[in-house]
Amino acid sequence: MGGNGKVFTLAEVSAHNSPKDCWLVVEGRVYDVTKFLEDHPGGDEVLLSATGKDATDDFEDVGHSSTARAMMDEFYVGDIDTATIPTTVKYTPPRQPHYNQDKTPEFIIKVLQFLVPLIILAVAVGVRFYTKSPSA
Ligand code: HEM
Repeated sequence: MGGNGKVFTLAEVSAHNSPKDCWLVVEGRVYDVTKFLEDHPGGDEVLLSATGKDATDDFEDVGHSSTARAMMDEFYVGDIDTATIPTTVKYTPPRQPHYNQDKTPEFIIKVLQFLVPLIILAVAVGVRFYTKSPSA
């Protein structure tokens, strides 16, 4: 147990991102899981990679049991100043233009893959037709 009503910024929490000092943010609360790293059934690497951000989604995605949730109290050190957490809305836009930019050339390449053989065939037939007719 702990906490004592302390409120941390994400920058403060992010400083604790090593195997010797590891803090996590889950559902608005800050947890010091340093002593739990070795015992975490999901391994220490997932916990370390969940530092420096709001790890709520990662935590929820695993579908942790009520036993796991009950254990969290032991590691609770305070709350996060939610204003310092970037919202997911801010994360989404940069990904979408990148995704679309990739799609456009892909589409053009597919059209060209279909058209180029047809053009070559048409030219070959044209040349054949042109070179054959004077000799006939
Ligand atoms: C204080 C925070 C955490 C505690 C106390 C905790 C505790 C546990 C416990 C007890 C389990 C065993 C399965 C269960 O009872 O649900 C588990 C599994 C697991 N946890 Fe956590 N966990 C925490 C945070 C996280 C975070 C932030 C992540 C993801 C980045 C994570 C990823 C996993 C994974 C991948 C498993 C393995 C699931 C499986 O093999 O089926 N955990 N955790």
